[in-house]
Amino acid sequence: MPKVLISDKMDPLAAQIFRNRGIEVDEITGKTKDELIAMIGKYDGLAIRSATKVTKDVLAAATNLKVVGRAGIGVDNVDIPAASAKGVVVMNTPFGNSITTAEHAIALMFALARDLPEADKSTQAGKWEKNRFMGVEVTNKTLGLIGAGNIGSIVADRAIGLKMKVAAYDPFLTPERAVEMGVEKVTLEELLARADFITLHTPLTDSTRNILSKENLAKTKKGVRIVNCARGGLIDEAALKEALDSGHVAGAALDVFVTEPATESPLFGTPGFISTPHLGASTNEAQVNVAIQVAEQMADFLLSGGVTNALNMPSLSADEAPKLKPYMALAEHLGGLVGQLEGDAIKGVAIEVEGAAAELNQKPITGAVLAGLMRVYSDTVNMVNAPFLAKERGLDLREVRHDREGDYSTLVRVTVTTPEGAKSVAGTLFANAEPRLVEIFGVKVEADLTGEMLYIVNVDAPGFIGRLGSTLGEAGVNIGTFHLGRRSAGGEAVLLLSVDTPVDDALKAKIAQLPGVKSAKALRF
Ligand SMILES: NC(=O)c1ccc[n+]([C@@H]2O[C@H](COP(=O)([O-])OP(=O)(O)OC[C@H]3O[C@@H](n4cnc5c(N)ncnc54)[C@H](O)[C@@H]3O)[C@@H](O)[C@H]2O)c1
Ligand SMILES: O=C(O)[C@H](O)COP(=O)(O)O
Repeated sequence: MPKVLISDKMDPLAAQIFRNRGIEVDEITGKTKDELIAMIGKYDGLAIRSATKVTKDVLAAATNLKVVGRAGIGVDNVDIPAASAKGVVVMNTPFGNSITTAEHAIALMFALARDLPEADKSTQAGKWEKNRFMGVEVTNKTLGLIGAGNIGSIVADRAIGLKMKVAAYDPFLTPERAVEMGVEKVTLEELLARADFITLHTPLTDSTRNILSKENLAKTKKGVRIVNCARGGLIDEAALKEALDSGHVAGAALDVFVTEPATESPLFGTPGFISTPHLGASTNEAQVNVAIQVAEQMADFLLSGGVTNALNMPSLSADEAPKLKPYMALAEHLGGLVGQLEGDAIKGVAIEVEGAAAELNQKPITGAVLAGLMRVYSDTVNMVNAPFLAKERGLDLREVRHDREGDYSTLVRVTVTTPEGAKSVAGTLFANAEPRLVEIFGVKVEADLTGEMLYIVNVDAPGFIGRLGSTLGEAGVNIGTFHLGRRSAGGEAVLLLSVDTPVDDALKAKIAQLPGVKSAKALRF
């Protein structure tokens, strides 16, 4: 039974879903990095929000971990390259808290427009300072939207409902989408110059870090009010403090900070400054949404291999997963076969599908071929890290889908490019379930690829099989299955044997010396 750790505060529905689906779950929150490292080894899944930092060290200690599920959007607390290298799937719930976060941005915009926190404080202190608080309307004002993705577009929709004009800067926003959203697509310079309010909705990347830098803050309209419900680091906090102090920026509301938890900041106490402790996603509705989604997604993956919303692997629906499972076994075997036979000589891989296989999602088949192929180099290779490792090795990858139907109703072919030329193996499924090798380097065979095997290339001649059988028998190696193929009578033949015990180097050398043997290689599947 798979085991999941929920390491951040999450709606109880997440644990309930795991249990209902037969997954053991521990809810242990607030642990230090070292405590997490000490306990992570026994879990197959880790469900988190933004507090748990899934660092390289945590991943190194996570010997059983298969999936990290983020109940939320931002995954900057997960070292995704390290997770990918280790073969751990990282998934998030990209829409579950979008409305809630957009509403928080709008709430903060209103809080800034009317100085609500200060007015509340003063009133509750018994001061009744009616003349101190003079706000601004949002109607007819320009909202500068930096980032027009899921949350940004909801903010735009709400702002338009409030009769604001929305000017959006997002290099990936198409003119058609801008029209659909009812926003004006502008450059960052235009936005800075024109916006009465600015709201940020981008991830933190190299291109967005300090997008509101000292220089860009200076380009904003005097009296601008700024909201950040996206990520700390989008605004230069020291420059913001200066701009608030000088009065150039009339107000700023931050839900997110460069360092979190933000228990101290030069911004605290600055007039016009409002803060919330990363509450963007904190509503009952959003937390129920993300808890249900993350638990269902992780359970699908752990129980059936379905992949939804993964950041380091192609999607594979829970419906597709059972159909693809035998193909992935076939693909992994074909990859394993060429990997073991050609190893370092492989410079490129082409994966072709035809017949029934061509109607399926090809990405998981490709991932499985690469996993089989790269396993020659490490036992820890899987579908997540194989494409990454293949890229690192500079393998040239090609995927081809054929409409034609050949000799088999379904076929997967793997062709590797080597200095000796292209070499190809192909396999099919019997009864839609049983992987079978049907061609190896141009020779037709029909073989299972399973357990310990021996691959022999020899000259087709009478008496060879008897001599081989005797050699194996004398060494106490029992033959399980025996598959033979040849290019022509008396020409080159290939033999694939499954054996009950591994063939050691000494026995392999003995076989290689039998008359007519061109090569002998032990394989393992
Ligand atoms: N405060 C919170 O609690 C909270 C809650 C949810 C999400 N978030 C954060 O909000 C942010 C936005 O989330 P989303 O779901 O809308 O993401 P999204 O991926 O749907 O949208 C991000 C948008 O940013 C745009 N973008 C990327 N680089 C840009 C650049 N250099 N300049 C301008 N735009 C750029 C992208 O094109 C995209 O449209 C994320 O960082 C997420 O982590 C915060
Ligand atoms: O990216 C997100 O989803 C938000 O930052 C929410 O973070 P939280 O789950 O820690 O509230």
